Amino acid sequence: MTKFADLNLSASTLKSVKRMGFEEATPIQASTIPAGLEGKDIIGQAQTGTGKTTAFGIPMIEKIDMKNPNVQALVIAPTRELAIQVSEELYRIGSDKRARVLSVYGGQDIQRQIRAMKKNPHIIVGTPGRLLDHIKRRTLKLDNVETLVLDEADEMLNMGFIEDIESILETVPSTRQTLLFSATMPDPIRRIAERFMTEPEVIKVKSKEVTVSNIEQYFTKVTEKEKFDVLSRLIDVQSPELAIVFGRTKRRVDELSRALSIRGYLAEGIHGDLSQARRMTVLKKFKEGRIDILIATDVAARGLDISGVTHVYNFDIPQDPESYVHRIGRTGRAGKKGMSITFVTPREMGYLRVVEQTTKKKMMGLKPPSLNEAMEGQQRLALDKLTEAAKESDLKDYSQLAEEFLNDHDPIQAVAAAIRVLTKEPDTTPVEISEERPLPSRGGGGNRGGYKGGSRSGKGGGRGGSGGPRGGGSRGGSSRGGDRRGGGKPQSSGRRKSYNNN
Ligand SMILES: Nc1ncnc2c1ncn2[C@@H]1O[C@H](COP(=O)(O)OP(=O)(O)OP(=O)(O)O)[C@@H](O)[C@H]1O
Ligand SMILES: [Mg+2]
Repeated sequence: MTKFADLNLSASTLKSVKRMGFEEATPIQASTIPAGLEGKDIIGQAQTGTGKTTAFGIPMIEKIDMKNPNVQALVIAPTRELAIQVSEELYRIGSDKRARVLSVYGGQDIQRQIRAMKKNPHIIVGTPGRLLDHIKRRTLKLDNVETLVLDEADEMLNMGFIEDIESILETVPSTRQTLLFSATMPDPIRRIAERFMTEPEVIKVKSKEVTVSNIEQYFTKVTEKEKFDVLSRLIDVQSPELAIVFGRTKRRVDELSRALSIRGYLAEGIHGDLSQARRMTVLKKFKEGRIDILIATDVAARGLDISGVTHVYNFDIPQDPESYVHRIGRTGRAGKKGMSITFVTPREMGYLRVVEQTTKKKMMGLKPPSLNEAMEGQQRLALDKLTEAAKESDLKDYSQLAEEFLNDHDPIQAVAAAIRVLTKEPDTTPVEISEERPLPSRGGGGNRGGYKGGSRSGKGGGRGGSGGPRGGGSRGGSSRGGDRRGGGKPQSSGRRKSYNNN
């Protein structure tokens, strides 16, 4: 195990890292930081949630010359949310050094960004479209850039950003150090990376599996029509602390968030057609636990680091295995435990096998819970609430009434009534979910889908950088739901039930 103190870092960086609560470097950090400090170009691949941001962030910040007021480092990220998140992490790493970090992305007032540019940031984190916009307006000069990072490079390729990235790279001195990071590294991106880089060192954290072992991976076989009821029941039984539900299309995300709200869950969705302000609000609510279910398209959730996500539900199995890896990687981060459940329609079983071939890990079968089991899950949740309340010493004001009640009632009857009142019964209000066409059927073997075309139009997310705000961001009744579902959160995973066929 490598400690940050053994990595020859400056006192200011060490201090910041310590304040962030990091002591030991993760494996990708332990190997990337020294190579990065030597100035090497690096292709870094490591599992989701293993600290790649800090792996490139530390050498980048160490290199910043505080006497030089120019932009010295540039990070390109596929989405706005990711640009913000990465800039926040870089800001924390550079806070004792007082390095100035600015994020720029589409959907935010460009004049405001131009004013911020005038304050001489050392590091810019941005989405491709908006970065190009600034370059063309000459509000961003990159001739002093010494470090360039491509985060989630494969996703930028998927989103058709590659030409934008090429144009940006043309304005950055070729003597720069280039670092490229992702959890998955499909061949096309490797080739492109190598074209832009000089003798890159490939740092791949050795592991048999592409996904981290702290995520329990399940699949459940369902028909398209059953999906929504199965999802509700799973949520009732598993009572996730925070959950992300992935849908294949923007329409799917909208319909799911509406339907979950109607059934009383605190759920909202994000995708690329919503305004930037809306996306930020939803994410903030999710991070603060004011909603506990986030419904998202693939792209909208790329790289997102939200602590406390205990469950990922793939309402629709993703077409490409890389997507799967990134989706389930929103849980089980920084060593925490997580669970993923992938819904597969009978026709899509071939895709499941392709995913398993890529991850080199078999998913376990999970029998969809019955209505009774969902009910039982909710009763247990009610009991948890009761147990929690019973621990409080401050129940004096209630004891008089309790005693009177117990004089007239059998104690078991009394407690049963309390549980019943607290139990939120599984809601079966009919909801409307349009049928999504299943993925074209395919055999178990063959090539890995998804990376043949340059762009993936129609998939959620949209281009993060270019242009102004997208869409209106209004969407019918998403947060209509009542109180926080069940209230009390499961205290341990011990009461989590699994329906394992195997
Ligand atoms: N050395 C460390 N010790 C403890 N926690 C860490 C360490 N390094 C990073 N973290 C935390 O781990 C979490 C995941 O880090 P990060 O987002 O950089 O992962 P990632 O590898 O980029 O994942 P993804 O592939 O999903 O983008 C963050 O909350 C980060 O603050
Ligand atoms: Mg990342």
